[in-house]
Amino acid sequence: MIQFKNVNKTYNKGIQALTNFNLNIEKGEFVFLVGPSGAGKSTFIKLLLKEEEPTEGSILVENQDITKLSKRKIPYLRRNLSVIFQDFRLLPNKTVYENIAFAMEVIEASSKEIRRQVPMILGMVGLSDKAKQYPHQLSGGERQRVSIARAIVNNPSILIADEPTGNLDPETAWEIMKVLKQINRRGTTVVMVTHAKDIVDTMQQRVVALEKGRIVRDEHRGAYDYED
Ligand SMILES: Nc1ncnc2c1ncn2[C@@H]1O[C@H](COP(=O)(O)OP(=O)(O)OP(=O)(O)O)[C@@H](O)[C@H]1O
Repeated sequence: MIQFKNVNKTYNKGIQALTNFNLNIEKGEFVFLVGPSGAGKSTFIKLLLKEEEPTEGSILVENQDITKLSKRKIPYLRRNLSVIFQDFRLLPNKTVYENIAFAMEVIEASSKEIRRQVPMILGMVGLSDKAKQYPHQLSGGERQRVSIARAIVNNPSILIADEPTGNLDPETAWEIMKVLKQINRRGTTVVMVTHAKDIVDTMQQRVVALEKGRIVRDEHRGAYDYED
């Protein structure tokens, strides 16, 4: 599903962000990516999203080498590989419904499909009664659920979550984790970058730990094991 093969990433100033990086993530896995600040986690995500290119090596998403993908084809990659962020990134002038519908309009879904799919996804993330609200009228947890709904509305095979609970209190963070686990159970591969020790330790999923651009630990049912 996701394969990094001998990837090296050196930024302009000679900073080596990833070194001999090899990682395989199978379809349907739930993987935590952990490590101290500067370890290379964001670089990993940027390479996957093709926001950065590796200096060496290949990156396969569903058996396709994305380093060889032309700029024109990036929108197709993004359909398969969706991302949510710590700061939600919702469109402030659109309602909850419109924020999600917009993600479908971008890929030219029919209005019939949109009318069917958006309420279904809103139900799934528990926000059916908030469809007409604007982002500023929602709590942090609700905003993150909207961003999850938007990310999965086009049925991506992979969901990347970049510190999705970073702005949330512990209780709300757990609600978000339940939603992510539910999405994973439906077959979506989830890769989550996090500094949330409690969550990693409790969830008992695969943990890939990075330090200075290298994988130092890769455990099934792993723990966080860092003092932040
Ligand atoms: N655009 C860039 N230009 C130069 N160096 C960069 C750039 N982006 C990241 N780096 C460097 O690459 C290394 C890895 O950074 P990266 O952002 O991937 O770490 P991270 O694990 O995501 O950290 P954090 O947990 O703080 O987000 C760091 O030394 C960082 O300073």
